[in-house]
Amino acid sequence: SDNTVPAALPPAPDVIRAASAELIVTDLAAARSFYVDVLRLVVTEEDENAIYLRAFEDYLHHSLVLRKGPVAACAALSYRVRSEAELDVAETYYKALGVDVRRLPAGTKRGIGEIVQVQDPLGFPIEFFYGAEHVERFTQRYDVHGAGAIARLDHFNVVTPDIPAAQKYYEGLGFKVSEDIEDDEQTVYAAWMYRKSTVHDVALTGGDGPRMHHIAFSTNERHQILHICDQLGALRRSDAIERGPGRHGVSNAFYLYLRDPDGHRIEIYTQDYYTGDPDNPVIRWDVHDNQRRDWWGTPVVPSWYSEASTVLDLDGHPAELVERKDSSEAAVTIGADGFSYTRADETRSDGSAGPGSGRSGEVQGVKLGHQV
Ligand SMILES: O=C1C=CC(S(=O)(=O)O)=CC1(O)O
Ligand SMILES: [Ca+2]
Ligand SMILES: [Fe+2]
Repeated sequence: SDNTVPAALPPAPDVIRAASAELIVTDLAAARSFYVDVLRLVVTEEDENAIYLRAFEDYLHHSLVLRKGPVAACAALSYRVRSEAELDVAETYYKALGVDVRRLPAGTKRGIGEIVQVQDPLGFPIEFFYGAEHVERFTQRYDVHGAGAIARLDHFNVVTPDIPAAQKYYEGLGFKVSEDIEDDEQTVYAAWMYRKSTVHDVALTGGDGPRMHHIAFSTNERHQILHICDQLGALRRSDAIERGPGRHGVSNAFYLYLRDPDGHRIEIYTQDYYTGDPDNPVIRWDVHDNQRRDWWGTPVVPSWYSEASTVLDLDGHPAELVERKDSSEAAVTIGADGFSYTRADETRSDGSAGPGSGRSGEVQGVKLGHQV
């Protein structure tokens, strides 16, 4: 089929928010121990092949499905649309884009109504749904929350080679950019885009893709994130902590990145900011600013840049990877941020004079990391 974007596309579906994800796990019991015993997500339903989980403020059937399978992968990223009628709009839109589009009857996925499933132009398995079974919302069930209570699913982060092209595709879906990371040669390394009024429903991370970088759940307060760290220490599972806790530059959220037993990355995230007004200002970060990914200048561990989950096509086969052609962020910042600059007006991490540094040669304002 002809994959060039036709001149006049039909209307795009009205996406409300990132709503749920489906992860293939190779050991369902080990995954259950991580997501239920440690993270205390609520089991809505489960059988020998799959577990349907939700966070405390979710009232739809689930926001995460763990499905047993031979190879760890991401099988679906699901967006909720504003009404059932938007499913026809989604089907027409994606057929016009010339990609694989399928319609799954209600109940194909437990607790969810009819689904339009696509392998989008970036190669990701995306689902659109509206209908879903309502279940008890545990917002004030403080008797079961525990100290690390996770409130809701917040966003997806996906790895894709061409950020401007991915941004254009998501703008076509009505998403807007809140922040991005670029350099003075106009290379774009990452972008954050939203439909709901927070920093993002989807983050685009430059790299070989399609791969799923992480699924993020949010807590309402920072102390819940700190409890999860302390709890993992007490369980002698500190190896599940990949990056953080810390304060993001982009999004200003307090964060923690965990790796589940299959290596899927889960972010726990809290307190980003409101983006709902039409003139919400876009924040653009310089790739050499080592406060962009961690506001305190803490280096980013190399695995955070290099590792991500395989995604499946609609037949369950690993999607073919496309190599990133633009420069890689980890490379241009000399390892993983330990040697970038902390003040824009001083010398760059590669020794070149930063804007207005007035100094050449000596590298000023660099927080010496030891990640290379
Ligand atoms: O959700 C996010 C918000 C900010 C960041 S960054 O590390 O601050 O760029 C990463 C992230 O995409 O996971
Ligand atoms: Ca660096
Ligand atoms: Fe994130």
